[in-house]
Amino acid sequence: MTALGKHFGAHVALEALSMAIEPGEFVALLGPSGCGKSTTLRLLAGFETPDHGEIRLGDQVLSSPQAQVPPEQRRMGMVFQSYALWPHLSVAGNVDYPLRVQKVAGSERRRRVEDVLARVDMTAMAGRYPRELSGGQRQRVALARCLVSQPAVILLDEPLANLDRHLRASMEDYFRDFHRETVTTMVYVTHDQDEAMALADRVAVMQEGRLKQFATPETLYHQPADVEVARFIGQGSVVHLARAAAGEWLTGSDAQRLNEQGSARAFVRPQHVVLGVEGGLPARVERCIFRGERHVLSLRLEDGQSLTAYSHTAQPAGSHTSVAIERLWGLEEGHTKMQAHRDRVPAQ
Ligand SMILES: Nc1ncnc2c1ncn2[C@@H]1O[C@H](COP(=O)(O)OP(=O)(O)OP(=O)(O)O)[C@@H](O)[C@H]1O
Repeated sequence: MTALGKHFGAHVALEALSMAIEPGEFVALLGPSGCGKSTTLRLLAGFETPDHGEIRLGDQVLSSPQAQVPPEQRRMGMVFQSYALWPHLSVAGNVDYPLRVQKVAGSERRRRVEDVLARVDMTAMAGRYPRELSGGQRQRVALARCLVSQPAVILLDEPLANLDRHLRASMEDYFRDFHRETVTTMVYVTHDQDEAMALADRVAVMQEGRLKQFATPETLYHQPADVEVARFIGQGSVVHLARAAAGEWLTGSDAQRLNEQGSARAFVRPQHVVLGVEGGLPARVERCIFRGERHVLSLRLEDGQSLTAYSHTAQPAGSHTSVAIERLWGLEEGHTKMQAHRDRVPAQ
């Protein structure tokens, strides 16, 4: 898609969004509520018309100011958060429905319905009705109904949002395995960064109708384009320095630069804050929250800056420690400059 724009009345939902998705790629659109993820998906599906810009699938132009290919001719299947199953049709009836609409012959329909039900492990439940299924099973039926039309691209709009945590995890595995086996191009909308990072080959981070960064989960995590992406992807703290740092190792006297507060911002992941370092920066524990495998500490440095750190042991609120920062990611400079400093980053 190129320079895609969409407004609703005075509200700009999307602003010049450009993105190239490779065939067979699993892409997640990630961002807070209202950033334009669903609008992007609906534009791809053809349910909305862009104000400007172009959508292509291979060599075919699907959307341009001159022409709009209707949704049913786009070779895209969509899976909705609400499943959108017909309550009066059985599992098999729901999956068969698009083929009936397309007037596919009876024997061919039966074969394809059986095939996709087997693929989503729902053969045994073919005769059940949606109300007799769990959320995860309904979602698999919705996926089967989408697959039966053999789409080139599958669009998924927060497909796991209505499921409990346990079921989400198993459906995540399911989607991942499904993608690995079929290598279908998938565009997956979510506001959950863990889900996006766990599933996607590349993640498009969106904010207020704009694309902030489109990169692999590893790149987003280690080399966020700016402070918003950094904050959105995993935990961490922004520290202000007198001069910009870029993926640097701050130990001993170097760390004192944190005391020379300035306008240059750098990002610190909690796992790069080392506690109890002799000669480190004095810090006070403000909060210590037990999160199962570790404690998450909110620290306050002497100059008032705050840092998040991890600890294997509980550190009582009010206690004192001294910290060193193993690694900082500079957020003020351009990416090129940051890349140039990468050889100075110690191995993780
Ligand atoms: N049909 C519409 N009419 C008016 N405004 C709309 C319409 N559809 C979306 N919007 C607005 O456009 C913006 C982007 O909406 P969109 O649904 O794409 O966001 P989203 O990132 O998918 O959010 P969520 O995660 O909450 O679904 C929002 O401010 C929304 O209110």
